[in-house]
Amino acid sequence: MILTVDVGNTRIKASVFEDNNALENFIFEKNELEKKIKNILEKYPKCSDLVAASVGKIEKESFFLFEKDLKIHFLTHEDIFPFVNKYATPKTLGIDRMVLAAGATLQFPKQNRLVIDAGTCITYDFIDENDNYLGGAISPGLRLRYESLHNFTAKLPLLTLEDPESYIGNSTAQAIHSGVVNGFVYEIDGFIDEYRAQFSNFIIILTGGDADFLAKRLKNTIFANSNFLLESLNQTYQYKIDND
Ligand SMILES: Nc1ncnc2c1ncn2[C@@H]1O[C@H](COP(=O)(O)OP(=O)(O)OP(=O)(O)O)[C@@H](O)[C@H]1O
Ligand SMILES: CC(C)(CO)[C@@H](O)C(=O)NCCC(=O)O
Ligand SMILES: [K+]
Repeated sequence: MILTVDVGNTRIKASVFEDNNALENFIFEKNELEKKIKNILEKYPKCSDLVAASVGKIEKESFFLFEKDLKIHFLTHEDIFPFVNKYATPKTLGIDRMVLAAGATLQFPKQNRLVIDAGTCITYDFIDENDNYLGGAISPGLRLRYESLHNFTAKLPLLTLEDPESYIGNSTAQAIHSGVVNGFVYEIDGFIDEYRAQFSNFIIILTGGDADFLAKRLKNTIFANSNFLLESLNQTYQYKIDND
């Protein structure tokens, strides 16, 4: 069994895999890390490896406390990935984006793939049918948009996610919900249309904390897989073991 851990910008997500099946998923805060990992390992003592990818601020030492129980591996840019990285600054490409691109490459061979991760940030990653990672985009995620409007103005309240009544918001609250939610949806539909204009065929993988919310509201029909990053982490690790 393999314990995969995704340290995001906001939260931590983990999943226990037996072969390619996720047995159980966990979401927790950064300050709960040690306690939660301990609980998971008590529940699944057959975990032989822990593989982690982190874009967040985290003490790696917290993981190495468990070194006596299982093998710990932190993915880095030095690991082996199944695509050719064409990013002009490959060393600064987020490790989460590298893992998503690896998962897309391994799960959907020989086709163009667009991965959209709607988390703290929205990231877009495109890997072509020849397994070249081309790049994509980074923009603020849903919650970040609500928070930024409040944090960087004097008058705008901090609202929680709500479906706008119309694109013509007729109050401060409705104007914010329209700007944030419609802006988010229009952005993603717009990007997908742009990729369609250039690439006749590609599959779209939608993941991240807002994936389910988003999938229902897009003009383009896409199925969400909120576990895609953890699945990809498991596959990237298998790939590393097979090819090292
Ligand atoms: N309890 C929660 N805390 C934070 N975000 C939440 C929560 N529940 C739902 N969300 C939604 O999930 C989004 C954040 O996604 P996610 O949880 O994937 O981010 P993350 O843990 O920071 O990971 P990453 O850095 O990989 O994006 C927010 O925009 C928010 O709308
Ligand atoms: C964009 C985020 C914050 C998304 O989690 C992460 O992938 C990251 O820190 N990336 C580094 C910059 C880049 O990917 O080019
Ligand atoms: K993200």
